[in-house]
Amino acid sequence: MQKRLPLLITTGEPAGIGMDIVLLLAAEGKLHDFKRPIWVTADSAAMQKRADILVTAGVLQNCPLWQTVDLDIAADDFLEQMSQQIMDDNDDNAFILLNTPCAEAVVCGKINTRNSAMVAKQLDIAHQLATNKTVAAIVTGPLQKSALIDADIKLLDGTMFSGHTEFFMQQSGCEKVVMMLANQAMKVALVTTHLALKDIPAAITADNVRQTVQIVIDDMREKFGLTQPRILVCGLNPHAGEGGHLGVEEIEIINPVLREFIDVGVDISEAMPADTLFTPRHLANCDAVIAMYHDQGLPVLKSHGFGDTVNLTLGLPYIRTSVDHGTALDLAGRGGASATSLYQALLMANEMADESLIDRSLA
Ligand SMILES: NC(=O)C1=CN([C@@H]2O[C@H](COP(=O)(O)OP(=O)(O)OC[C@H]3O[C@@H](n4cnc5c(N)ncnc54)[C@H](O)[C@@H]3O)[C@@H](O)[C@H]2O)C=CC1
Ligand SMILES: NCC(=O)COP(=O)(O)O
Repeated sequence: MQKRLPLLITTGEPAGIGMDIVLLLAAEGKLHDFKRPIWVTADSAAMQKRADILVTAGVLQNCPLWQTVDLDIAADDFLEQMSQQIMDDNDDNAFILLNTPCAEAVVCGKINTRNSAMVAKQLDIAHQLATNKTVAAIVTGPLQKSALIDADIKLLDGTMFSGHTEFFMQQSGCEKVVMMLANQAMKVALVTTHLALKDIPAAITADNVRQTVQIVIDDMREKFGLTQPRILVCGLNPHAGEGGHLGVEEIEIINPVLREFIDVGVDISEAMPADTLFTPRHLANCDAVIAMYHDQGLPVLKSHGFGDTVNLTLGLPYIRTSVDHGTALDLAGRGGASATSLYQALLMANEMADESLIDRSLA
């Protein structure tokens, strides 16, 4: 029987709950649900310590088992060594841990920027393994953006580190990708991602809006099987500009681009007032909403299912899903962290990988 490619989880910020939520799913046996190997990047000593803390605290009834592999991803024979080291069909192990060592010992809830290079290293590994199709998909745990910025870790183009979305976009050589968050209630895609509010109007260009809409249409077809997705688009300004009295971006930039799509038969609205777009009447007839910026769309979506939402990146050459929450430093090693978003992110990545052509034999 052919083996299915692994799903790779990056645990992200080691002081946060990334390792906790992996351990929670592992202890409940839920990492076996996907019928694929689960690979996890983390510092092996920190993972063992976190498991011990959670067992002692009674959060985990027993410590799950995993296999640690300590290899240099950059080595020419990395894949060969991996296949030699991984114990075949060993269901006792919940996951394979790819050791990504921290510079210093991890303290739950305490950011240490000397460990931020290890967080970036996890993303590098994930990008490489997804690009060469060693893994079927990347599922990212949360990282603390400010820690990477404080550690002076930059994106490929030399600008400030701002998130996984921008990191994978640049590493993949994509000009544009789209952040989408999805739950049972709605799917929301964003024209802009991690920008200060004052910088948003300048980023609402015709090209940016056009590329966003096109990527959403393409990926709704490819990743969600919707041949004619119904899309509603938020304006930038209150009341979608109130006929130009409260801003002109809708008239000058957004609507002309949307009309290009409407004219060729795409089921998409012109710019709508965001305050009434997210009402049941509109959402009932819509497959995806496009919002102009992060805090226009995401608070509405998260109020309908924080913890059950998946963040995914559209337009990448590989599958990347993520949890909807951050590092929750207050919960690391203490219990109280929910692993449902990680589970949903794994489910979505797994379904997308099942639908795609990238699966191939490991053997
Ligand atoms: N995918 C990612 O890498 C993301 C990273 N972040 C980063 O996380 C850091 C902290 O951000 P915050 O705004 O404080 O958001 P946060 O999501 O870490 O925390 C907000 C609140 O939700 C709670 N919470 C978060 N995840 C939870 C879970 N799984 N179960 C139960 N409760 C949970 C926290 O305890 C806190 O009270 C920031 O640096 C931010 O950039 C934020 C969102 C996504
Ligand atoms: N609100 C989503 C978020 O901040 C996560 O962004 P990214 O790290 O997935 O780009």
